[in-house]
Amino acid sequence: MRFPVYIEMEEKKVLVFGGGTIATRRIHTLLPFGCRITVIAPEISDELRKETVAGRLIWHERRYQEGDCGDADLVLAATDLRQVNQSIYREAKSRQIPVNVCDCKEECDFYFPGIVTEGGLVIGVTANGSDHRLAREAAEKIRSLFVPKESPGK
Ligand SMILES: C[C@@]1(CC(=O)O)C2=NC(=C\c3[nH]c(c(CCC(=O)O)c3CC(=O)O)Cc3[nH]c(c(CC(=O)O)c3CCC(=O)O)/C=C3\N/C(=C\2)[C@@H](CCC(=O)O)[C@]3(C)CC(=O)O)/[C@H]1CCC(=O)O
Ligand SMILES: NC(=O)c1ccc[n+]([C@@H]2O[C@H](COP(=O)([O-])OP(=O)(O)OC[C@H]3O[C@@H](n4cnc5c(N)ncnc54)[C@H](O)[C@@H]3O)[C@@H](O)[C@H]2O)c1
Repeated sequence: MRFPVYIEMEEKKVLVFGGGTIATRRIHTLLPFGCRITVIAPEISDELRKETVAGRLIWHERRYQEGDCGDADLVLAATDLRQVNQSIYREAKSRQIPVNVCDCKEECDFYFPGIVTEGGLVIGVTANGSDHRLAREAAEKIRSLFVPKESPGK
């Protein structure tokens, strides 16, 4: 079972490989926490292009190369290629940088939780890697608890 740890993300260097569906979802989750995000990918989603134009992240338009992990504080491997994700995993491990690998839970130093931020609370939900749908549904149920009640007379 994994233990939830709430770490300071302000000014941390987060390096994301891949700019597709999963990277986009995770970057949107991370941005409000104040970290500095760099994306390395030959292609990125339109949403990430907007964040790049707005100066909220840096994009290097190319494929992963050995040595990229450099001085990152946290690495997310989110490409759609197993071999590439595994190479990123190996490099991050050799540099002792905590790494998340989106297509292989065994290679994750940390899991990405479903996150709910409401009313001063930060709630992270995990199913310990055993049921991604359950984690998503639980996070949605928790979010629904915070939907403002309709004011009387409406
Ligand atoms: C919580 C959430 C956060 C987020 O991603 O933001 C999250 N997965 C979510 C959804 C989701 N993920 C997948 C589906 C399709 C399922 C289906 O179709 O059956 C759906 C459902 C959907 O998208 O609806 C596929 C999938 N996921 C992983 C693998 C690889 C593997 O298991 O080895 C594969 C197979 C890939 C493939 O087949 O190639 C791995 C992981 N996914 C995790 C987190 C980590 C802990 C999970 C846990 O707590 O159990 C973990 C272990 C590691 C990590 O990546 O951190 C987010 C919901 C949040 C929200 O919506 O609020
Ligand atoms: N953990 C999860 O919650 C979860 C959920 C669904 C899928 N997945 C897994 O995530 C992986 C990615 O899914 P997706 O939907 O984001 O894919 P996608 O096709 O939308 O995006 C892939 C991204 O990887 C980039 N890329 C390809 N080769 C690269 C390289 N050599 N270096 C850097 N970037 C490179 C592409 O340019 C693109 O931006 C899938 O393989 C799937 O197995 C994980």
